[in-house]
Amino acid sequence: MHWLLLKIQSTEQQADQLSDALMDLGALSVSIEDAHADTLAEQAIFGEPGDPPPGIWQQNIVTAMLASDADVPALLAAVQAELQLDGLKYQLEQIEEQDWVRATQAQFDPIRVTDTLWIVPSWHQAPNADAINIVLDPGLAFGTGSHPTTHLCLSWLAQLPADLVGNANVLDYGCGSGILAIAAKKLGAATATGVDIDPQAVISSRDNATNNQVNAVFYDSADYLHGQFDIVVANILSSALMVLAPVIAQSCKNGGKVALSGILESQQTMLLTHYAEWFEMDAPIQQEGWVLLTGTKKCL
Ligand SMILES: C[S@@+](CC[C@H](N)C(=O)[O-])C[C@H]1O[C@@H](n2cnc3c(N)ncnc32)[C@H](O)[C@@H]1O
Repeated sequence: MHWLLLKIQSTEQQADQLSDALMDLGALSVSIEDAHADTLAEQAIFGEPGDPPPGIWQQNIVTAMLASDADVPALLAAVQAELQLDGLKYQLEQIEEQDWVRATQAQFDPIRVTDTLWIVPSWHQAPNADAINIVLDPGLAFGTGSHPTTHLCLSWLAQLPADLVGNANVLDYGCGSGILAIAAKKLGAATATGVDIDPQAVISSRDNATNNQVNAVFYDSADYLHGQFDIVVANILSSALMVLAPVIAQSCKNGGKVALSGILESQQTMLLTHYAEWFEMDAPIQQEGWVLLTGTKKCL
């Protein structure tokens, strides 16, 4: 029994589309690696004399796990036709059954948020033992730290003044894996609360908090929320952020901070205008086409 591991070189802009196309065409799983994180590994895979240096167009590696009988040439042709790409650079590897765990784990490296905040899969040594290390394995809920929307929230939390996050009551609205609530608590928050409409996310969040020896509470409905919070972080899609704006505003104390993520550049003006009803909004922070909007709750 074996699988095929297909690694395709991609620009950052095309990686998501490529990933979607591979899943549509029957890939068993797909992951996107930010090749900035490990340009040496990338060169080892794709580098050839005369190639442009990494970082110019070799931005991402999209890795797909395929069934052993997958028709790879047909799949590549279909991907190229769908995305109107020419000459994809790829590498194909056969993975034996006993290598499955290793192959999957090899796709997830520690993620540096700041020098002092890292997300570390449980099978890795922490690169900086003195840092705040959140132990998190990819699971059923969104939020490993690799996605720009999560990364933006984590960086923002990590860079808040210590006297602001310290002793704050933090709400993670749309907690997924619980990563933001766990980070907030590890950064010194007095309390961390998460809420998610997906019951599996709540289970994952509780498990992850336990694994990190963090005391945080997670609910599957906002109905359980009482009182107001000093900091509200919500990494949900912009359509949900639009609908939830009054609830998010109501959950935040006057003078409290909000961080909104999951927003594309093209959507930021709509969100900024809407949230300006309740918050003094800051300049947007951008990463890879995604935008983080932050603000301070007005005393209305
Ligand atoms: C993009 S994930 C974010 C997970 C994590 N907070 C992070 O930053 O990586 C969005 C999460 O919001 C949840 N969600 C979507 N709509 C929601 C709603 N109306 N109320 C609460 N949670 C919601 C989803 O189930 C999902 O787990």
